[in-house]
This record gives sequence, structure tokens and C-alpha cells, in this order.
Amino acid sequence: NLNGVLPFPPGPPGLPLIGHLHMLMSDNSVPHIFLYKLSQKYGPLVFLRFGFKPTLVVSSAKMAEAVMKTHDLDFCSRPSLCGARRLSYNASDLSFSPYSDYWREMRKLCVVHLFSRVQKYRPIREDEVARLVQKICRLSIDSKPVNLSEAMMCLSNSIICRVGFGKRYDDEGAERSRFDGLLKESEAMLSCFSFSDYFPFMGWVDRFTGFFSRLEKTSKELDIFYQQLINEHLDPNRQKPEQEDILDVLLRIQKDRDFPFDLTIDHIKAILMDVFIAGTDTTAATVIWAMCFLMINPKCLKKTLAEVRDLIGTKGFVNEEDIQGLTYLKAVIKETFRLQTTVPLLVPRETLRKCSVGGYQVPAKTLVYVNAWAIGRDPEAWENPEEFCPERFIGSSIDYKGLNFELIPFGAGRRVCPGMHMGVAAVELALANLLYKFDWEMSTGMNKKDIDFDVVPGLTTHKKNALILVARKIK
Ligand code: HEM
Repeated sequence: NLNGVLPFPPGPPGLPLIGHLHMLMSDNSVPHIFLYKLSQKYGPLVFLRFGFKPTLVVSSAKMAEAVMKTHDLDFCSRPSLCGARRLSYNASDLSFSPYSDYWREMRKLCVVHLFSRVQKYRPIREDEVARLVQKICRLSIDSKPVNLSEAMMCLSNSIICRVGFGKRYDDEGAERSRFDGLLKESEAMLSCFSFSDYFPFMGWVDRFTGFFSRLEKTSKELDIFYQQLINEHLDPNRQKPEQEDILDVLLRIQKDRDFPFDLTIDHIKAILMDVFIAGTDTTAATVIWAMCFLMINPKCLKKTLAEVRDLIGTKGFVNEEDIQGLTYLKAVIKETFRLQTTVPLLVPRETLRKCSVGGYQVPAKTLVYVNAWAIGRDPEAWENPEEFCPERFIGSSIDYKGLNFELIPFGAGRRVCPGMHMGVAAVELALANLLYKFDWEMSTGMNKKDIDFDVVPGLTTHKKNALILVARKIK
């Protein structure tokens, strides 16, 4: 083993104690762009130190393959960060659990019993997309602008509530806004910087800034929310939905003792959190970015519209079977993932042990960011990386399933996103129907040039300014 003599990957010089944190904090860009700029200077493996935490940034398709395939076993743990730890009932969930026997069993449970149910939830997705179309129809009658960003969040939240716990909230009701608020706050707590993660002796700063009390408040509110859902599900008089929802399935597994570990109510709550957090923003943001790209690329928009309308004819609604034939639409979605990766830094990984990659050594417990956004621009992997060109995927076998490392919006390897099929099904169905039913125009006084690509930092890249368009219902 040459580990001992290998150098660390290159990186900029850091300061004592804080390492490179000041660079991250003082740069005006969002983290994935800041890290991309560093990779342009130092290469596809950059070594940094955030406080006491060694950090590796991976920015090319080749190095992503080394990390997530060749050395996946060394890189497939997750760091224990304070926000995630608290919200996931001490990492009892799937996303934030370190690599362990527990994670393996949890992954099996989720893949076999939860994520395999994609097809069963098809009627829910179709019903919710049909409701979205009706809502937009009503606005289109008076040419009222449609806030697509809001409408898409509403759609994915509605889908996840029905899939997760069998409830359909009124769009404007109090229960709905409670759920939306909890989701937003949890996302914020998961992507918020906390001192104690990087300086083990500086927990007092988090107490001082109010981070801990905010985290405590959010976790307690979430816990009450989950507990109410569980109580309702355990009520023998509850009217069961047609399809068992995810909470039903989990409670059944618990009752049947169909899990090698003790599956407690807290574990079930933790899994619910994963489904809510991982499954809503990602789907909504992907559709919004795809619409942005189409609006500023009229040729691509025209081709997509022609394909959808030719194939569907006068049927009135694109259902999930029809999607198979929509080759160009699928290419548009892939190109959207390449250029505006929804989860740009994936979900941070952590090295299990001291290991080596690309001729460098990486210490145990190094935080690892795979910059999928940068990989989408890797000049070794893509011709004309800055262009929006869905055609590059026509007749190409490159897919986002985690086997082609130039396109990894869902990650790859042992930790690859298990909700990929669920996410893609919703994205495709929503986008296809938005384009089948309506022509889209800029609202009065706005120009295509006004569509910006400014983003809000966070786990998921959201568009900073809402996408507001006018829909014209086609005859
Ligand atoms: C467009 C939609 C989505 C995108 C872009 C996306 C992206 C990702 C990414 C990048 C990861 C990290 C993978 C890695 O570390 O290699 C991930 C993990 C995960 N995703 Fe998704 N996701 C989407 C939809 C969903 C949905 C709908 C669900 C569930 C209902 C879901 C559940 C999860 C879970 C549980 C994990 C953690 C897996 C583990 O650590 O073992 N995702 N996702």
C-alpha cells in the first residue's frame, strides 16, 4: 500500500484554523460555481479544509468514475452533520445514515418495498398533473400570468403527500401551508452552515446565532406532524386509500417485524423525512429549468411541441404510456440535467477510511463533494459544453442512471438516488402536459432575455426569480 507516500490532491493554500472557509464565505458565487472555479485552476481533484474538516472536490467525469465506481466502497459513507443528524433521528434514515449494515438493510427495505411502487402511484401523478392543467386553463382564459415556479412546487408537494401518507390537501388550506412551511424550514436546516460541524469546540457559536434553537424548533414541529400522521394511520376507522401509501407500507413492515433491525416509530419518521425532502424540490426545480431552457431556445421548443402534439394528437392528455415515444422531450430533460444539475454537489459523501484516488491520498472521514454541475461542463466529456443542445442525446446511449459518469444528476454507485424513477416519471409527465396543452409566452412587457438563470444556494438549485409565463390554451 503506497498510501503513506502519496501526496494529497492539490488545492489553494489555506489559513490556520479556518482552512478555506473564508474563501467559500467571501466568494459571491453559489458553492457549486465557486468549487467549479477552483477546479479550473487546480484540476479535477481539489483538496480543501473547511475548519477541521478535510474536503475533497471532484469535478470531472473521469474522477467521478474513480470515486463512485472504482473506489465506491471507500467513498460511500455520509458525514454526520448536525442539522441532518437531528432531523433524521440520529441518522436512522436512508440518506444520512453512514455506510453500515444498518444502511444496507434500510436501503434494501426502501428499494424493495417503497421505491419499487412507482407504477402503483401512476394514477396519483396523472390526477395531480390533470389538476395542474385545469388550474392553468382557468388562468389562461383571461391571459393571467402563471407563476410556474409556485405551480410546480404545489404539484410535487401534492404528489408526495398522497404517495407518502395518502392525503390530498387543499391547495390554499391551512394544513397545506403547514406542510409547505415545514418542508421549507427543514431544507433550510439541512443546507445551513453550522460552526459545530467544522469546529468541534465551537458549538457555542451555533447557540449564539440561534441555529440550535431554530433546529430544535423545526425538529419538534416535524415530530408532531409525523406523529399525527402515524396516529391517523393507526386508527382502525381510517378510510384506506386505494393504494397503500408509504406510511402504510412502513407500519405494515413494522407490525410484521419484516426488518432485521428493530424498526421503531422514530425510524419510520426518519424515512418519511427522506421522502419529503428528497422528492419534492428536486422534481419541481427540474421542470422549471427545462421550461427556462426551452423558452430561450425557440428551435428546441418548437421541436418539443411538434413531437408531443404529433404523437398525442387529439387525445386530450399525455399519460405515462405515451411518454415512451417522446424521444426529443426525454433528450430535453437530459440536457437540462447536464446544464443545470438540480442537486449540483450531489449529497455530500464521506470517506470510510484512508484511501487513494487518481494518484493522491485521501484521509479517513474526508467530506467529498462530487460537483455534478461542473461535470456537465467537463470539456473532455462534452462537445460545446455551454450550448443547450438536446440533439446530443438523440441516438446516444448516455443516460443519467449512474453508469455514464459525464451525466450524474442522481449520483452513482451504492448511494445512487433510489427515487430516480419516481422523480423522472413526475418530471416527464408534467413537462409533456404543459407543452401539449399550452403555448407559452412571456408576460406583458417581458422579453425572453429577461429569463435569468440566477440560483438560490441550497441542497437543490432553485431558480431565484419565479418563472412567470402566460399560457395560451391550444385549440
Ligand atoms: C429529479 C429528481 C431527483 C434528483 C435530481 C435526485 C438526486 C439525488 C442525488 C444527487 C442523490 C445523491 C446520490 C449520491 O450520493 O450518489 C440522491 C439521493 C437520494 N434520493 Fe434523490 N433525487 C430526485 C428524486 C428523488 C425522489 C422522488 C425520492 C424519493 C421519493 C428521492 C430519494 C432519495 C434518497 C432516499 C436518497 C439517499 C440515498 C442513499 O443515501 O442511500 N430522490 N438523490
